[in-house]
Amino acid sequence: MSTRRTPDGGADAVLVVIPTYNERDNLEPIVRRLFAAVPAANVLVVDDGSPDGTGEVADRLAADDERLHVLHRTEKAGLGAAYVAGFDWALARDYDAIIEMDADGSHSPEDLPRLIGMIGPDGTGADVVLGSRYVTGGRTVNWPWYRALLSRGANTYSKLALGVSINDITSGFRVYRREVLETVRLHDVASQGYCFQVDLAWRAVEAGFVVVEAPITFVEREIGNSKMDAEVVREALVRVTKWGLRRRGHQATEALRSLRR
Ligand SMILES: Nc1nc2c(ncn2[C@@H]2O[C@H](COP(=O)(O)OP(=O)(O)O[C@H]3O[C@H](CO)[C@@H](O)[C@H](O)[C@@H]3O)[C@@H](O)[C@H]2O)c(=O)[nH]1
Repeated sequence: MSTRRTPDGGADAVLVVIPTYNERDNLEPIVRRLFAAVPAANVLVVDDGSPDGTGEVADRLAADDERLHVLHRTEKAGLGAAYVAGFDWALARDYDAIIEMDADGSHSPEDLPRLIGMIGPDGTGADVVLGSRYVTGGRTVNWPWYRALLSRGANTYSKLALGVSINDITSGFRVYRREVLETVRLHDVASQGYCFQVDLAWRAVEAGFVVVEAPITFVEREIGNSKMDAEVVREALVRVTKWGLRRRGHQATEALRSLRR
């Protein structure tokens, strides 16, 4: 059981889950920045057997800092599966707020005190805080035009299909109150790629949790490569379409029922 600490933000014990696949040169700088920004946080690196030795870098850092933990998985099984494993690890311990953050520097750890503060007792009453590129004050830096287009398209499509008013539902920088992850039936989540982000945010909305967006600046990585590929896009398209059709089916059934009454 980890020690409960009180970070600068609003929630008590905080865990930042960082999934990694081939992030050897990114990991140490991001972990250092993170502990400088939120010294009381714990970090869990979930590495999928990165061939470039990211797991060994994580182990070396963990040996020097008891706030850092490492979960080694044997093979690359997707972002969604890595996060579910990390969340299971967190829920078996005493964390009140659980955070998703990329390893590559796209997300600024310096934003975390503000994001964490929003879910605390003195915060906005949010259950989930999404770091958003698409609200006033949010932006992207150095993102290739085709990634920006894909991201805008994915968000617009998800918004229309799911009927949610979230602008950046694909964001991978977010804070969950523990109760959200305990409620959303993590083990039913089949999404493996980045549509995991849409899946979880939508589950939180459907379960009645308060999901808010806070502006962030998303900075394109300088080292290494994105793991986004055609399969990630295909999976998101298929799943979001299916959820949207199911939602419309439910709406139609409800409308028919109320006509019969
Ligand atoms: N363990 C593990 N980690 C993974 C895997 N795939 C990706 N990661 C890790 O997940 C993080 C995000 O992956 P990137 O490949 O860098 O993502 P991106 O293309 O920059 O996409 C970002 O923006 C998307 C929204 O536009 C987000 O949906 C996504 O989560 C991410 O924040 C990185 O730390 C990366 O190492 C995997 O299969 N396993």
